[in-house]
Amino acid sequence: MQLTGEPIRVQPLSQSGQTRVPPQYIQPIQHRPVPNNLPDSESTVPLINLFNFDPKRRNPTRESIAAACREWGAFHVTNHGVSSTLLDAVRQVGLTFFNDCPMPEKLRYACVDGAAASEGYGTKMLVGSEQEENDAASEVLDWRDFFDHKTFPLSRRNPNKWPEFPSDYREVMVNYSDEMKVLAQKLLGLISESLGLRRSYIEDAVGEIYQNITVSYYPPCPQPELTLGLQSHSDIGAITLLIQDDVGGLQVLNSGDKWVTVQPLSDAILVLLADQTEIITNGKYRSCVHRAATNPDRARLSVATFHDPAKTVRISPASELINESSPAKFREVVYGDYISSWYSKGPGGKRNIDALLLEP
Ligand SMILES: O=C(O)CCC(=O)C(=O)O
Ligand SMILES: [Fe+2]
Repeated sequence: MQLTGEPIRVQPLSQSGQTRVPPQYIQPIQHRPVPNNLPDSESTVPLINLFNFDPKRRNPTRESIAAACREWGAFHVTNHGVSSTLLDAVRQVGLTFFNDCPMPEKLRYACVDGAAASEGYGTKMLVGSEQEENDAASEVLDWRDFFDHKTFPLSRRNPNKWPEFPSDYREVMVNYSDEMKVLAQKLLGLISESLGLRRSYIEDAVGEIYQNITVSYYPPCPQPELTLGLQSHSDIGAITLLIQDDVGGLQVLNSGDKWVTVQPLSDAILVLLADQTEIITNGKYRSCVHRAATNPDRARLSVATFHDPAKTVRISPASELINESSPAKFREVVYGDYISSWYSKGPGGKRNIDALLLEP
């Protein structure tokens, strides 16, 4: 739902030079970001060097992955096999589209108003009556514009729906999508093995991978202390691979109560476990709750690549991880129902997955 008949995007709002944000963007006090310092070495997501993942050194890598998944639900990977040239190219085409493409051209790709997960150029539009009225945070708008791409299975991929400006946008996005899928499969294999499951376990449970890529653009915000670029949430699918520029603003929730800024690392890729992985691992690994803060000086760009099941797939805890001392924590869910609940209730922290707990 939009606020008026005209398409609203945050970027022109930011460029209008207003010193105060419109009230729809002001977060309730308990959700406002406290000014945060750069992470110290003890409180930042772990970094895992996949170069070490040769057959002889597999165990230490698996152990670091297990610890990162248990403690953070998130970790950076380096030596992941994706060239820094491609990572830079994706950031560059994204930034060029948002910074330099004229608005009428951008609006040729506008998302369908109010449609769930529609592809294209948009901003947060689901407000008010479409979400639960008691969740004040969900009704507040994010200080973010985005471009969403449907990229896998190939039957969903239609680059003609993506920007033609800059001219290499579509080609770069196709290459990036292909490489992210390969990396996601490799990581799901490592994550499965780190729990003693066969390498293909999580991928088999997820089935054919549905991949979406969202380029998020957070314009400078005159009142960063009152706003969020993206409200607190965990991603709903299986695994998200995220890159960001050097501006910084992504924060992950650690130990349930501490927001920690994720240091921007230009060559590393951030791995975020999402809700279906938490269900499959019977809660041994948690999905990562995260949000994006804004800043007054520089626009920020991130590219998130989501890997999800098909809507018809039933997701449940792995029977190998269930026994008397570790009973099933979640009931089975059809992924499409999980998505519907997300869109009707809003992200609301971890509320959607909590609804599946067998003993809340
Ligand atoms: O901009 C970011 O760093 C976070 C993006 C994100 O969490 C998402 O698109 O789900
Ligand atoms: Fe996210």
